[in-house]
This record gives sequence, structure tokens and C-alpha cells, in this order.
Amino acid sequence: MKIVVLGAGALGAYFGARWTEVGQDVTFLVREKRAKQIREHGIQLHSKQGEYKVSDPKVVEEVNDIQDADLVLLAVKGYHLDGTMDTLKSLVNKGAKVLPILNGIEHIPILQQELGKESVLGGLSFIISTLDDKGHVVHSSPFHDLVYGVLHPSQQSVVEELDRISENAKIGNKLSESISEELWNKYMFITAFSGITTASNLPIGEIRNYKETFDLVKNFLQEMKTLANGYEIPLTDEHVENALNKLKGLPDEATSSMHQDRRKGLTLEVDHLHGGALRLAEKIGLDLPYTRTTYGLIKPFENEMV
Ligand SMILES: NC(=O)C1=CN([C@@H]2O[C@H](COP(=O)(O)OP(=O)(O)OC[C@H]3O[C@@H](n4cnc5c(N)ncnc54)[C@H](OP(=O)(O)O)[C@@H]3O)[C@@H](O)[C@H]2O)C=CC1
Ligand SMILES: CC(C)(CO)C(=O)C(=O)O
Repeated sequence: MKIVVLGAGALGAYFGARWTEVGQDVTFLVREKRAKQIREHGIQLHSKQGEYKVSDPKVVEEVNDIQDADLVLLAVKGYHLDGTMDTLKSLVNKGAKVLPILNGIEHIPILQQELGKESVLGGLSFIISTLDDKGHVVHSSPFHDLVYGVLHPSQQSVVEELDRISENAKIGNKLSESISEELWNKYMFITAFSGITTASNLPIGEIRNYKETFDLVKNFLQEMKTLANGYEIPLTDEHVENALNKLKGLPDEATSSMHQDRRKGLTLEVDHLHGGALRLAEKIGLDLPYTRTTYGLIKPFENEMV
């Protein structure tokens, strides 16, 4: 399978390297700064699931240098989505399907509108990873899940092929029969988790120490469940309970990637995640007071768009 990784950061470099490790043809399409960093330090994974260095990574800076592709793994931050659109159109014209694994939901209808419904798969990831100062991936969670599925019936053979090639890779791969539900379930979880950790500037262990603070999470999840239901996604109280149990089971120091970005002074995806939820709610006449409040609390730390 010819795979292009667009967004060779913490997630893109991780999964791209894991496919390279099992012999797949992976091209990393990057911007100038990242290209320079990769030329200097390579693409390397520091992971308890297995250290790995891509021996001779295929790195390009121009989409025109790519002849054809079967799949694009899209792993940019929400605030960089607009900047990838021309590149994605070009790759779709060369035959590729796009697998976005951004957190959130709003990017799905945007990509479908821009690229056509047949071209956009559903995808998400559960992993905790970041780049160190050499641009190497530091993967710190025991899990490294990549979940994908069809959003259009014509995509079945591509997801089956993706499933086949991922089977032997060090990836927790899953071909989902209900990817829309999984996307919303993750969206519910991540808005609550990133909201509470980033707004309070605390990891989950500290939050759990204060009942009044942890109780907010429950309201948050309920609110996002209502939003999902408004879009005919059948999330239930059981999904909320499972999300709460997941948060109760995380190690004390665990925190969201958005909170990690706040600690590093990086741009936050709060407009894509919480802002996106508020826009989706407005469209169907819902109010999300907890999400709105959290959005307001995080906004001052959002930083400049880059
Ligand atoms: N990190 C994590 O643990 C998790 C993250 N996620 C989600 O995954 C998504 C990606 O996050 P993450 O991997 O952490 O982000 P990173 O910031 O580590 O990586 C994003 C990469 O995208 C690149 N990029 C942006 N625009 C372009 C472009 N036009 N062309 C080429 N490359 C581009 C950036 O490159 P440049 O250096 O040029 O800016 C950067 O390397 C987010 O939505 C996040 O919420 C989900 C689960 C866990
Ligand atoms: C919760 C987690 C770590 C799971 O992948 C995540 O998606 C994030 O923090 O962005």
C-alpha cells in the first residue's frame, strides 16, 4: 500500500514509522522546518512497544514529487487543517483516500465537502505521544490504537487493505463497523478530558482528588452525549459511564495532549474541539453551558494560530 503521511508529528511519524517497519511504502510529506529536522536527526521512535529508527525515510516537501498514493494519513492539528486542503485535493486526484485521525468532529464534514464523500474515511487514535527536541517520537502510553472504518460504502476494500497491512505492525489496529459512533465517543471523551485538564492546568490525578472538580466531568460528558444524540449518534449513559471509568483508571500523572501543549506554551486546539462543539450545537439549537464555560476558560491560553 502506498501511504502518504501528511502531518509527520507525534501521531503521523509514529504510525508512518510503524508501517515502514513492516515494509510498507510510506512517504512523509512535510514542511521545510520539519524536513530539515528529519534530515538532521531522522525519524525515530522511543517507545516501550519497541524502539525503532526509520533507516532511510522517504521525505518530500512538494506534493508534485508524489506520483500516486492509496492512502493519506492526515495527522495535523485542527488549526492546520485549512493549510492542507490543496495538497489533499492533489493527492485525492492521484487516487488516494484520506484517513484523518485528528481529535474532534468538525473536520469530517469540512473534508467531505472539499474532497467528496467517497474520499474521506473515518479514523481516530488513542495514544499518548509527543515529539522531543530532535523531533523523535516519545510514545509513553501502553496503548497505540488506530481505529478506522468506512464513511461511504465504496471505501470497504481500502479499509480492509489497511487492516491487513496493519495486522503485523506494532499498532493497536481496529477496523470498526461503526466508526461514526466511535468518532463521537472519542469526541465526548476528549472534550471532557482536555477541557478539565487544560482549564484547571492539572493532570487527572489532582482533579480526581477534588470531588467538586471531578463532578464537572460528568456534566461535560452528559452534555456531549446530548450533542451526539442531536446528530443522531446513539451515545448512551453507558458510553458516559465507560468514559468516566476510563478517567478514573488513568494514572495520576496522565493528562491530555491539549494540556501538554498548554504546559509547553504551544497553540491549543480549543477552537477545533470545544469551539467546534459549540458551533455544532448552535446549528441544532442546543446550549452547552459546561463546554461554553470551559472554552472561555481555555481561550486566553490558545495562543497565535501558526
Ligand atoms: N499527541 C497525542 O498524544 C494525540 C494527538 N491526537 C490528535 O492528533 C492530531 C495530531 O496531533 P499531534 O500528532 O500531537 O500533532 P503534532 O503537532 O505533533 O504534529 C502535527 C504535524 O503536522 C504538521 N503539519 C501541519 N500543517 C502541515 C502541512 N500543511 N503540511 C505538512 N505538515 C503539516 C506539523 O508540521 P510543522 O512542524 O511543519 O508545523 C506537525 O509536524 C491532533 O488533532 C491531536 O489532537 C490524538 C490522540 C493523541
Ligand atoms: C486522551 C488521549 C491521550 C487519547 O489518545 C488523546 O487523544 C489526547 O490527549 O489528545
